[in-house]
Amino acid sequence: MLGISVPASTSNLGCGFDAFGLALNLRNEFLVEEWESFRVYIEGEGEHLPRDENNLFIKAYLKACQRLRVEAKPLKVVQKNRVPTARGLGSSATAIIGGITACEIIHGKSMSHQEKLRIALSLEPHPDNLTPALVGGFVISLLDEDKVIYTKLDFPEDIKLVVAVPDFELSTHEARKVLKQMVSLSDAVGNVQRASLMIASLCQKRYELLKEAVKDRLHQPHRAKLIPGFYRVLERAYEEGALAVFLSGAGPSIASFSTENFESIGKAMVKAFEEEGVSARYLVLDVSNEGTKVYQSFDS
Ligand SMILES: Nc1ncnc2c1ncn2[C@@H]1O[C@H](COP(=O)(O)OP(=O)(O)OP(=O)(O)O)[C@@H](O)[C@H]1O
Ligand SMILES: N[C@@H](CCO)C(=O)O
Repeated sequence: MLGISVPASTSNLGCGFDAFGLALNLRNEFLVEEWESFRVYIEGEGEHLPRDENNLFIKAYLKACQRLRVEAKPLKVVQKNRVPTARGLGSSATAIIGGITACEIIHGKSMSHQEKLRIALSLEPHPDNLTPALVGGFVISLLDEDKVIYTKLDFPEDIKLVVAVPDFELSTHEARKVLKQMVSLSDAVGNVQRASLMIASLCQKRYELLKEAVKDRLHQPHRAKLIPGFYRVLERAYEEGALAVFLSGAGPSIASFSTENFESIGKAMVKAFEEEGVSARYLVLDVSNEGTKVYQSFDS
């Protein structure tokens, strides 16, 4: 079978709303072969996901076939899902980029990153998880009409991400509904200043600046009310030595940057969630510099 491996991602990083994204070394694998009809088998995360053409991987595959003007060949897809769904870790981006890549390989049509992103954006209208899922690493993306302008920066190798994943789903759609369409000049300026500071602190390894840089006024204050214990989790992670703590994507997971104390930070974040009556687990992850990979799989 054809194997497609796509990384999870965390986006926003607090101050970089809809712009910053980091690919992580946690991957969904999609094993694909031509079949008589569309069939999806799911292992691991996302037991509830659709097993037919309504599965997002198949929707992305069909959308790409339509754009390429090729007749879609039905597929059997085995999803080996390691990325928790609807937790702000870019699971939907893995399915979208995976499905588009399947179309490219199955039909022998090569597409540029830009073409793939354009198709992907028709299914998820913000590029900050899609771009790192495709190209890997620390990516800054913006949308200019339907074109994604992006660049990849080196991310410090000594920083790991400790991510607390609560046991409830929050769809990006719901988490965007609580945002304000109009923001004050001082809030907008505050985020521009801090996003710039975050890039500088990461590039210059001025980690003592990250705690200030990560603060955000555009989305986290509104989303905090959807996440029991949000501020308590932040506080506990800082007490254990985290450098910066922020909502992962649209949430509900909360991620932190740190260079040490990974296990104690993770345990403290989980305990803080539990004190609010929410069970949770934590993951210690590195940034993955590799984006989507295609390989020959002998599994099924
Ligand atoms: N691995 C997957 N395979 C197929 N469909 C998926 C997968 N993961 C998510 N989806 C679909 O994407 C929809 C939207 O997911 P959503 O964007 O809310 O969450 P997410 O991608 O897990 O996290 P986020 O985008 O917040 O980082 C889900 O309802 C689900 O149908
Ligand atoms: N930037 C997006 C990430 C979710 O895909 C948001 O915060 O809504």
